[in-house]
Amino acid sequence: MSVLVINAGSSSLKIALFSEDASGAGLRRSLRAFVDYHDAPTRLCLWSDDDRLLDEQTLPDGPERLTAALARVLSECDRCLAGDPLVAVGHRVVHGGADFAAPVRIDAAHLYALEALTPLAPQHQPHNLAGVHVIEQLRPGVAQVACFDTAFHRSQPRLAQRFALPRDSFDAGLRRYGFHGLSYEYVAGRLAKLDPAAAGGRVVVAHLGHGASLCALSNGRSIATSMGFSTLDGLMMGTRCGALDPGVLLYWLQQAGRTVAEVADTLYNRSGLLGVSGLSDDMRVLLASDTPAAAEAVALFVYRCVQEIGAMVAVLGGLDALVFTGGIGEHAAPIRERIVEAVAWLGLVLDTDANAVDARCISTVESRARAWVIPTDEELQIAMHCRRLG
Ligand SMILES: Nc1ncnc2c1ncn2[C@@H]1O[C@H](COP(=O)(O)OP(=O)(O)O)[C@@H](O)[C@H]1O
Ligand SMILES: CC(=O)OP(=O)(O)O
Ligand SMILES: [Mg+2]
Repeated sequence: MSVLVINAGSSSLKIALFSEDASGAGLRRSLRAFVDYHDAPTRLCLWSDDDRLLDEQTLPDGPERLTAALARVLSECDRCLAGDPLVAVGHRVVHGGADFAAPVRIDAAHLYALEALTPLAPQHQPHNLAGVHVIEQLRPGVAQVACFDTAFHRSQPRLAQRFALPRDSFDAGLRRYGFHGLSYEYVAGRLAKLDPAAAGGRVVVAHLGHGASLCALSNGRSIATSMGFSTLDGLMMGTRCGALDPGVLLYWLQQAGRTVAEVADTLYNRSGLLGVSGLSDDMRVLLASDTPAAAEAVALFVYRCVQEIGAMVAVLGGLDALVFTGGIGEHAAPIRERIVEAVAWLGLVLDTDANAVDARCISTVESRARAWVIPTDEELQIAMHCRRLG
């Protein structure tokens, strides 16, 4: 069986084609495509299974961009599959609300329900669902599967999902949903192989990408997470503010005369690393910059991670392993170093040489708790879900 997976994140589009390995060894990635929205003009890059660059092409701006990217990817899939059918297209859908606790084969009613969640994930949900519509246009009738970022957290205790708001608000859907669940699910599975003792205990996973959140895993299950009702909560992100006193919103709206649209734009698109640095939402640019504002943005990012790791460890009752993933978590050694050093009191000792080369285990043998770098693979996790759905 072959499955095409589409992961539309807030700063990138990641696409992969998976096929069942003939030897029965599992799913094999036979094609990979990537669009980095930081680039101007925006380019689509396609790689083969052995990481050979197959094609690089400039994409048009505007709504045609996704159609152009997917049309090109589908034609490459056909070439790659050489007559074998594409069984399904799996999509990362960021918000599944209270009702979608597991992957589903998408029908019109699902699409209607998922579109209603757009205000809670405006940087993601429209792009995720646009992918479904474009595929339906290009390959009418192909099975399409939605896999949700929120689903992995539905097993959390009710208390962890509750806001201290009036009682009826929970049933009205005002709850902490949590995100990056496909990434946490994948990382939990990998950790179970790399460090089974820790994976069976108390783990904090830091998914630090353009969007960022933490997850507290107890015996592999999510029991708390830093993101909440929308993709704004918790850690400081590329362009999002993270946790914020709601009094700031009231002040802006009631006293400062800002419109709701202006406030939303500030919170989602003009805050976080970009807002504090005044320079960029990209950690690579900030780490290379010598301006005080860039340094302050990086320091605040680290500070917020450290604060929230403390909160996760508090609900876990201790820590056996800290895992870094996501673009920053996987590649930014200086950020990992600063975080691990600030939480050294949890029994973590960083192996600086291992950290400098993005090794898997970055704690020393004497370290009581372990620190890991586990590259996430949301695409593979989605493909596994599609296979399970049959
Ligand atoms: N070598 C690096 N050093 C520091 N940060 C990096 C590096 N590579 C990638 N990043 C950061 O990772 C982010 C992208 O992370 P990713 O998890 O791929 O994001 P998303 O899935 O949200 O689009 C970039 O915005 C950049 O800040
Ligand atoms: C939920 C979220 O923030 O996702 P991403 O990190 O892909 O933007
Ligand atoms: Mg992502």
